Amino acid sequence: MLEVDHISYQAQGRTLLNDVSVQVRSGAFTAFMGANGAGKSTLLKIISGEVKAPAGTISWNGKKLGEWDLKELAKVRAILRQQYNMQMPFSSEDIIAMGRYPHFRHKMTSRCKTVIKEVAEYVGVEQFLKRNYLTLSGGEQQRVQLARVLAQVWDATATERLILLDEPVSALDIQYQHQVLALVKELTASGFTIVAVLHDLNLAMQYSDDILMLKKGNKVTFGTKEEALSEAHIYETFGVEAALHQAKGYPHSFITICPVWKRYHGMTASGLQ
Ligand SMILES: Nc1ncnc2c1ncn2[C@@H]1O[C@H](COP(=O)(O)OP(=O)(O)OP(=O)(O)O)[C@@H](O)[C@H]1O
Repeated sequence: MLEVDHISYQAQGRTLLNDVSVQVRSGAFTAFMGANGAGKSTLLKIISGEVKAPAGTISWNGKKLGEWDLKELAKVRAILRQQYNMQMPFSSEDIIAMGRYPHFRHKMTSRCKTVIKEVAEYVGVEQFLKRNYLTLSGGEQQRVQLARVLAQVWDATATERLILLDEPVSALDIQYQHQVLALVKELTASGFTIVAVLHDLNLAMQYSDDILMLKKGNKVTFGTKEEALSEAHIYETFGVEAALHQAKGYPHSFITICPVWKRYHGMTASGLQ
């Protein structure tokens, strides 16, 4: 289990996170949601250890972050950041190989080479392995980075693996948004614990298990996606009126946002149902 225990964080006199606690279930896909600037990336950076919170603790599988040997932690926990500013003309294979750095000393092992191939095939980027990473489209680069993340934790036992994804589908077209999230969801079936920052309410409803909603650094709610994505929580978190719709044959509901112009014409969100 990933435990976020009473995390608070300030920067430049502003409170970015205020006493946030959640217990992320192992083997679940948990989405962090909230408006721009709500504190989602900051919380993810604190969970990854990139940023140190002055108050509160983060524990993974019963051990506080500070107690982990960093090399061991790197073999079980990997992070996909929001942006990568690459300048060097590395091949995609080189980028994925970076995920294997915690696993070898001087020379890549044959196991590393096998893993690179496996994850590239798994994410569907094997055709880019020899390509200069800088020549890939934004979406292709994002998928190569996802393969790098998987390469890092590929050898860990199922229940040890924690993957943190900051907006993993932000640069992807609609087909790849679904492909990548379906793949991420599939990973949970083999024991991976996934925490991902997502913006799209319907993608979160379709693929995540649990959702943390943040507003201005405060927890609005944390629970199953059905509990979290209520019309009241969506209004409280984003300030927009939403309506939930059930579609025949689908296991989850769909969310539509009531556009402002409809309200001018006397139509409310529930009026759309
Ligand atoms: N080092 C810092 N100093 C001052 N303010 C910061 C710092 N880091 C982040 N912030 C501010 O903290 C707030 C939360 O940032 P964060 O990146 O966590 O938001 P977010 O919820 O991930 O937003 P987005 O959806 O736009 O990516 C933002 O207003 C940001 O400008």
